Amino acid sequence: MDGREQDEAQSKYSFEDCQATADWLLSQTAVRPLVGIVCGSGLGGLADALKDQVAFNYRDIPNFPQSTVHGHAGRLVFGTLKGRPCVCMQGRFHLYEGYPIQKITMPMRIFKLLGVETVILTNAAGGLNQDYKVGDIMIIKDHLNMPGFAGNNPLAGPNDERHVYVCLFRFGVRFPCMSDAYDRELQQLAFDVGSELGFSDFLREGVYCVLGGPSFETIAECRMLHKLGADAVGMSTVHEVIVARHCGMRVFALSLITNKAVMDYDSEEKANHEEVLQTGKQRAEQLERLVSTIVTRLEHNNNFA
Ligand SMILES: O=P(O)(O)O[C@H]1O[C@H](CO)[C@@H](O)[C@H]1O
Ligand SMILES: Nc1nc2[nH]cnc2c(=O)[nH]1
Repeated sequence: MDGREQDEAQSKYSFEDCQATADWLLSQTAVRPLVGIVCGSGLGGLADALKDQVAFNYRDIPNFPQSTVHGHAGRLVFGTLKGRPCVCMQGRFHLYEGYPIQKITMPMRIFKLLGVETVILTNAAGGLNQDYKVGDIMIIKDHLNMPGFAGNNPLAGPNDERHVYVCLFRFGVRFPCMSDAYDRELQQLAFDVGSELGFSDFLREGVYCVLGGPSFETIAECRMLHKLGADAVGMSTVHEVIVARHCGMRVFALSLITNKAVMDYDSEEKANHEEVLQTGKQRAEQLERLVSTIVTRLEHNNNFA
């Protein structure tokens, strides 16, 4: 995008648009969520764990993008998890759907305006780390932002400083730090909860790499990403993390390793979305228990219970 296109993209998803969407949602439900959850491909069942649900189809929410990918239902679900007020995106947006990067990350700013303090993101990813097995859950400790290297960052464009003055908070500073993107206490909490639930055998930690997609990687690309330090590869999450951190929310993210990245020219394996969704189904219950138990250990203002 050139400068003019970036300005246009930014102005289409402005603070006022986000505020209008948040106000509309707040007028439709009494739930005041402190936790925001994003469901990855085939992982939308997480939202079903919410009690006293108030759900909106994305098409009915002002300014909201539409889900176009199989395995992403396209519903925003409000409710409670063991009494904790939550909002859950049953379906996210990806660069390859053709949306500007500001649009796919707009829900993070809406989360912030709804009062969310902690964001929990899930995704389906290909395993690059040779020790990983299909069905492993990787707690994300860091990321490689490949579209970002090419200048496609959700924070590119004007950083509207008016937010400092018109709100009690602002979306964020021009140059946000990313070395603390993934909250270390929440990572430890996830390991503790995973161990209590008996999940240690399939719980890992690692580095997630985002690519633009929608084509899966070549063998040479997988080898390169692995050499660069990535343990898993996908097409989402990182843009949302950047925007969530920019506006000061705490972030926890995990990848379900739905398939092994093909690293070998003798391999007969081929990455495909059906396998991704199938693995999601197989681990759905454990993933839901892990996330909901983590949520129940969060206190308001991001303290732990
Ligand atoms: O990252 P999520 O939304 O889980 O989806 C992942 O699964 C799809 C590929 O099967 C891609 O969209 C990839 O990013
Ligand atoms: N880019 C990418 N995304 C995925 N999502 C689930 N599996 C994969 C994969 O192997 N590669």
